[in-house]
Amino acid sequence: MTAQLIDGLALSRLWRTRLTERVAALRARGVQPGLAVILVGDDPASQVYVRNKVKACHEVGIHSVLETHPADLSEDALLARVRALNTDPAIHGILVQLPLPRHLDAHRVIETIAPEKDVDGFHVANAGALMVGQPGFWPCTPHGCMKMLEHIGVDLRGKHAVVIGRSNIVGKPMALMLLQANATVTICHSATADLAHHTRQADVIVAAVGRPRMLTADMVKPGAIVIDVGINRDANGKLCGDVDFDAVREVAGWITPVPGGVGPMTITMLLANTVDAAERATA
Ligand SMILES: Nc1nc(=O)c2c([nH]1)NC[C@@H]1CN(c3ccc(C(=O)N[C@@H](CCC(=O)O)C(=O)O)cc3)C=[N+]21
Repeated sequence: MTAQLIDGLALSRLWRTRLTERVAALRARGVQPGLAVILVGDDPASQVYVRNKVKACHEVGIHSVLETHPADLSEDALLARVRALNTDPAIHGILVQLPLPRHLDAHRVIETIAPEKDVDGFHVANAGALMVGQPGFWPCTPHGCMKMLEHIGVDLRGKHAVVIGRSNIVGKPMALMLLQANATVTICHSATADLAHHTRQADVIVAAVGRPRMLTADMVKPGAIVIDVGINRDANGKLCGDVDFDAVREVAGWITPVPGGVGPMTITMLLANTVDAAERATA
């Protein structure tokens, strides 16, 4: 039996159609949602990502402002830009593209963003809100993964979910979201002894490691749901996830592809957070 595909592009199209309608409703009462994207430096991968985000905004009618700064921008200058956007009424969401050049303290920059404009959901106030189940912005990548799980109609209550990776932007918030959906959650990471022992018990596996094709077929229980957060280049320069897709799809029940899986859903959740922010700011 071959796994069914969870198509992040198709689900994104569905979501973006609905978001376009919400943007139209906002515009009908004189509000255009606005997203500011700040890019520091000239990392080519970041430039591609940022351009894709701006393009996606345009697609649903969100006004976007792309600010690019030289790699040697001072932290004070960057913080001043963030503070100016915090009080700019045309801007409802602020995203500072990561990673930042080494001389800039990403924590300090993120904590300077007004939490109600932090559409990445990285500010401690939003991380704390997720932790205690209060309303706030959820980080886009794990949020997109949850929407994919919802879409296939799986009831997570009592299911065993294994998250591989413990980053603040994916692994940790992913585990909290799965917990909130009543799954039993295990977080595995680089110091986990016998990773396969854990993954083989899992009804749901979320791989967010950043190592090409590290989740192999022997690590997956037949019928499991496999969500691949990885965006890697393999030795041949080919885009691939953290999951050995060709082999795992023969074992899993459901699987997300790379590309066309979690990536597009991440951008879609960014659009959703920006529309939410505009609705909340003007309610
Ligand atoms: N402040 C901040 N917020 C972010 O959300 C953020 C960030 N910084 N820094 C970088 C990562 C990476 N990220 C991706 C989003 C979409 C795709 C995506 O759509 N990927 C396509 C393929 C794109 C390709 O061809 O490379 C896909 O999976 O189908 C990938 C990566 C957001 N990030």
